[in-house]
Amino acid sequence: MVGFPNAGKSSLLRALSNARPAVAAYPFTTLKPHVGIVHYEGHQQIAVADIPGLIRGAHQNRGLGSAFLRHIERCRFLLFVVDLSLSEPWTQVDDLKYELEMYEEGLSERPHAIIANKIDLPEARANLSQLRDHLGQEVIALSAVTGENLEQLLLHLKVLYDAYLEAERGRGREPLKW
Ligand SMILES: Nc1nc2c(ncn2[C@@H]2O[C@H](COP(=O)(O)OP(=O)(O)OP(=O)(O)O)[C@@H](O)[C@H]2O)c(=O)[nH]1
Ligand SMILES: [Mg+2]
Repeated sequence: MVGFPNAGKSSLLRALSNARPAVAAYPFTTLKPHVGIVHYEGHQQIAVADIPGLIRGAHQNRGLGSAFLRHIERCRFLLFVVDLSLSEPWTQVDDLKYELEMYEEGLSERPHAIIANKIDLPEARANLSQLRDHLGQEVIALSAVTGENLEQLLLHLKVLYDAYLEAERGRGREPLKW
């Protein structure tokens, strides 16, 4: 999960898994990556990493710096977590992709999903339609706090994971495991 500070990444990890990263209403609550395991039927498991918040200039070591960007390199797919309570939320996606791309060419092109968090807040609905218009791609809108629409993310995670397995097997490789 990649997002600006306060977007709700740790709240989302808590909602999806048994991991218990700290959550607070100030930026940079998370100082190191946390991994949670999402369980599916048939004993399948997907590891989800909550990465500390990125800011503009992270690739130049601003904010918490670029040290943890290397954890993103290890992820097979990315969840861009956007705070829908902020206006012009598509700028978050653009800025996050820019930071990843500046850090490592091609990183922003990894298979990914756009997660629009905080849909429970009143201003979020209007921002969601703007976000969808600007991005022109699927956006999963949910609330890490109320659990609204979490199911859609769980299903989509599995779709991303299955696509990854398929692609690896197609190349004659064994999938990477944590
Ligand atoms: N209303 C609402 N608040 C949320 C939601 N998700 C997170 N929050 C709040 O947003 C604040 C930040 O949440 P965190 O989960 O700590 O955010 P984070 O992205 O992990 O932040 P950093 O660790 O600083 O990068 C907290 O006050 C949360 O309670 C949501 O879906 N709805
Ligand atoms: Mg956090």
